[in-house]
Order: sequence, then C-alpha cells, then structure tokens
Amino acid sequence: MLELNGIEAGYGRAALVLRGLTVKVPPRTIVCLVGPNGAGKSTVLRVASGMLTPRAGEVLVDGVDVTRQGPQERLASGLAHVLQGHSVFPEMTVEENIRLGAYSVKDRALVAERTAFVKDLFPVVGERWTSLAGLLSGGQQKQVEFARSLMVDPKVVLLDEPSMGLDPKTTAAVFEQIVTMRDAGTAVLLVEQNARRALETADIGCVLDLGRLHITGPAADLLADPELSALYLGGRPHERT
Ligand SMILES: Nc1ncnc2c1ncn2[C@@H]1O[C@H](COP(=O)(O)OP(=O)(O)OP(=O)(O)O)[C@@H](O)[C@H]1O
Repeated sequence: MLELNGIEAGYGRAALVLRGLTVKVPPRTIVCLVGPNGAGKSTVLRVASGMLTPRAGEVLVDGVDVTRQGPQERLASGLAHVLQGHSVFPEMTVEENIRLGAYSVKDRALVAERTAFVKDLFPVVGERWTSLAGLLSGGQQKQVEFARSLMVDPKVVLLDEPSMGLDPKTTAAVFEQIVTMRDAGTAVLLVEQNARRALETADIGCVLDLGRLHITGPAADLLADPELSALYLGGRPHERT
C-alpha cells in the first residue's frame, strides 16, 4: 500500500501546488488521478517517487515512512516511476534497456528470473530483444518502459501519461498492458490526459482540484456521475466517443 498523507508541495518560491493532498493506492489496484490541467497530477507522482520533497505530509510504503528518501532509495522501497513521453534509450538494444532497469539488483539469478517474467508479460520485449529500442514503434517502446520498471519488482508503478503521442489503437493496447501489470501483482498510480479512457481501466479514481483530493471512489462511479463528467471528463457519459 502506498499512502500520501496531507502532502503540501510546490516548486521553489511559487505558491503550493498540492495543499494537503491525501491519496491511497492499495495493492493490486489501479488508481487514476484526474483533474484540470495544472491541478498537480504529475506533481503527485514526483512526490511519490522522491523527485520532489514535500514541505509537509508523509509518504508511506507498507506503513514505512519514505518521505525523506531520494529517488534511488525510493526505487529500492518499491516505487518505480515511468516518466511522461518516451524514456527508452534509442541507441541501446531492448536488452540493454531492460538490463538498465535492474542495475541495482546484484543477484544475477534474480535478474534472470525478472527478465523471464517481463519477457512473458510483454512478448514484444523478447521478440525484439536484440533490436535497437529506437527502431520500435511508440507502443512497443512503452512496453519496454513498463518492462524496465518491473525489473526491480516494484510494489507500485507510477505512470505519467502513458498514452501520450500514441494513436487510439496503440493507446488501447497500452491500457491493456497496464491491466496486465496490475493482474501480475503490481499496484499502479496513473495520470492520464485521456481521463475517461483511464477511468474505464482504473479501479479507483481520484479527482484533484485546488491541490486537494476533491472526490474519490470506484472509477465506474466517477464515470457515471454526470456532474463530474461535465466538469472533468470533457462531456457527459453518453457523449463519449
Ligand atoms: N518543474 C516545475 N517548476 C515550476 N513549476 C512547475 C514545475 N512543474 C510543474 N509546475 C507547476 O505546477 C503546477 C502543477 O503542474 P503539474 O504538471 O503537476 O500538473 P498536471 O495536473 O499534471 O497538469 P497537466 O494535466 O497539464 O499535465 C502547474 O502550475 C505547473 O506550472
């Protein structure tokens, strides 16, 4: 379980972005953050992964306070962050990209075990093992990024806009892969521009507004709420395409 409790965070001297935000991510659950542009969704992921230290509040992983840990320690504590946009190293092979994800794992048998696991979960990883990652399609690169994040056997994967720049068919495949990750035992905290599509995939939705948790509940309930749809999801449920 990942818990962010009463988080206050911002950038430099600028006003706070998060103003007492509390979000919980239970095991084997996809939690989706929804909210207007600039609401602070990506900032929540940065606080969770240790890229940004909160001014107040705490980050707990299975009850252990990791608030003062940096990104490296946070990874060891079970929090893996897949950044916005493409983060594969294009001039390196898929294998090299995947092995980078496990560079902190010293046990070679464990690395071999995790490699077999991610190849099984994301077949394209095995199929394109020796290809340069930059030659893969956008959706295939995303799978390599997901696979790389799973090499440390994280408790929670933090996904920032995984469908960014992808066509609708590839986006659908990426959302299926997110469900695959959840079903394989990893919790997911997801931020998506495509809020409606993300809520259709998620178990729990969290609506952020003015730096706080505005509403949370089963994602299906949020989708069915006409007021929320109009305010945060770009139209009423029946208007969806
Ligand atoms: N590195 C940064 N330095 C200064 N301000 C930042 C930085 N990153 C984000 N901000 C500001 O923090 C606020 C929240 O940004 P954030 O990216 O978390 O929002 P978001 O909800 O993810 O937005 P979007 O949906 O547009 O991606 C915005 O006002 C943004 O301008």
